[in-house]
Amino acid sequence: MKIFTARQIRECDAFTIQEEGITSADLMERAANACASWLQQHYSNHTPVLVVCGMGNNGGDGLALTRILLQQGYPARAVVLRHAAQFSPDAAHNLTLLHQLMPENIRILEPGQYLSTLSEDILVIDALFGTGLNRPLEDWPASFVQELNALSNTVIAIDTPSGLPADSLPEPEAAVIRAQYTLSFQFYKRSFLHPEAAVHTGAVHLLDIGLSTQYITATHTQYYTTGAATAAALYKPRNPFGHKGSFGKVQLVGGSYGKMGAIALSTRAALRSGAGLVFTAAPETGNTILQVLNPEAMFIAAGKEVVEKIKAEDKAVLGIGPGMGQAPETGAALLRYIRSANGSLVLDADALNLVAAEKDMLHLLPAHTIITPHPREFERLFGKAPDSMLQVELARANAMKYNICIVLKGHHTAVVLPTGACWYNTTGNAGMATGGSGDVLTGILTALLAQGYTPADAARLGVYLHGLAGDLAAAASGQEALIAGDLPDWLGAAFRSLSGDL
Ligand SMILES: NC(=O)C1=CN([C@@H]2O[C@H](COP(=O)(O)OP(=O)(O)OC[C@H]3O[C@@H](n4cnc5c(N)ncnc54)[C@H](O)[C@@H]3O)[C@@H](O)[C@H]2O)[C@@H](O)CC1
Ligand SMILES: Nc1ncnc2c1ncn2[C@@H]1O[C@H](COP(=O)(O)OP(=O)(O)O)[C@@H](O)[C@H]1O
Ligand SMILES: [K+]
Repeated sequence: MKIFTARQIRECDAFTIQEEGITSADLMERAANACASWLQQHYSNHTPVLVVCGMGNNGGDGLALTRILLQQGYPARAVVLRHAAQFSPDAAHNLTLLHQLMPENIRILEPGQYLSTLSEDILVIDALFGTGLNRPLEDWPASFVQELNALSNTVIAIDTPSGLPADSLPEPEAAVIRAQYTLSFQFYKRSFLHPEAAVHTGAVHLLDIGLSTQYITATHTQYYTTGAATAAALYKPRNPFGHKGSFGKVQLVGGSYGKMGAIALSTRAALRSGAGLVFTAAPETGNTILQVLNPEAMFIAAGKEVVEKIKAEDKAVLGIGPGMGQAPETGAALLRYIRSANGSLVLDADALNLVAAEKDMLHLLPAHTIITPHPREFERLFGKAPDSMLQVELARANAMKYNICIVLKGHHTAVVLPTGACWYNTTGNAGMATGGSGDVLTGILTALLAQGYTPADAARLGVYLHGLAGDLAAAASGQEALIAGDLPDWLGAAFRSLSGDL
């Protein structure tokens, strides 16, 4: 799904209005109805609701919502902050409609006025500012937001938490509503996908308001989310006549004293991701444990106690790094391999730390190599960024510069392609914040490459499946009890969901 900027969302609204021959007030009514339906599904009409409105169109949504909720029997009230000289035309229209219905349920606050104490059972709807915000909040609106944040009431933000920019991240001290839920119209705003904003959005729900598919299809963006539909479109069902030679050869390289488990996890994940043949290349000391853990995989001695040589089996796709350690012999072997490599490749963990120590290696990476750094590994490779969105921008610049795919891991892992396109993943949960989860991802990605997926497709699909396996595992065992070894066991169900078979 495409992610649009605030400006593009405004254009999309305007385009839809023109295309359908409706008024902007009609679209606002649709938006308010979508919010009302969501509320109806989650809160009974005995719930007292206070809708806090601004004077722009976000406030207009709030005023229309108050009217619709009143008509549905909710005890709903609106307060309006007089923060500007005049209302937007649609907000003014909706103020009039609400006034005609229930004038006593509207209160206008003048600058410097605040809400008096609020009973805790009141549901607060934040309709102060939406995507029209053009600078950080200051003065009265800012302190009003801080005051709302100090209350313990549940807050639901309409379209965006007031004060949160759509296309950048707020300063840490900025006045931004902290909501438990955000009902965003049709699209994610890019900021929602970053941890700095998540404390403000709470859980994000996208509400379809029927915006123009023609505009959406025709409008260019470099930012996307990978959800179920994207993943299903990327998935290539297995050829019924295929044999083990048709599904590719995977060779996972890594392991060292005390860290054989990492490469064993990658191996297991590759086996569970459809690879025809899987080899584990590890130090000899790992032979027994690796063979016992994954009897389906073949063992290759890559050195005595550490990885000393990296040599690809015929036509194998390599995934290098999990548990590999950073011994000088290992670094030298990696450099030799990268100099000679020309096919698809995945680099993770210690392979990335070795590259970070010898940055010239970046220039040698074969085109479209997939690297899978977590934010600290990323920093070692490419330097620090002031916030997580600018870190993604740094990833885009480097993916284009080195012609590689960067999988920047996190809650919404960003898959950054050599074109500069960035795909935020939408599966996965905090139960996966446990040692070894990344090693599993390396195995999945390498197996997909070996089966003929392009690096861009393997990265997006693999990250999605990895997160989905995590979500299924967490649904079964809870996030706390989830361990990385559970993830390969849920890959089967994750794959089945791609063909609607779950
Ligand atoms: N355009 C449309 O047709 C639709 C718009 N919708 C709603 O409209 C919203 C956008 O509305 P607007 O563009 O009117 O903008 P907003 O309602 O987000 O905010 C604009 C108002 O805030 C003021 N303002 C902006 N930055 C400020 C700041 N830092 N401090 C104080 N005041 C500030 C502006 O002067 C203006 O009065 C969306 O978020 C969405 O909720 C929806 O109704 C769907 C349809
Ligand atoms: N809070 C979270 N939400 C979603 N995914 C997560 C979360 N925490 C970790 N993950 C995922 O788990 C994996 C962790 O990888 P990594 O940091 O390399 O761990 P390790 O080196 O222990 O394997 C990544 O794919 C990451 O996206
Ligand atoms: K809002």
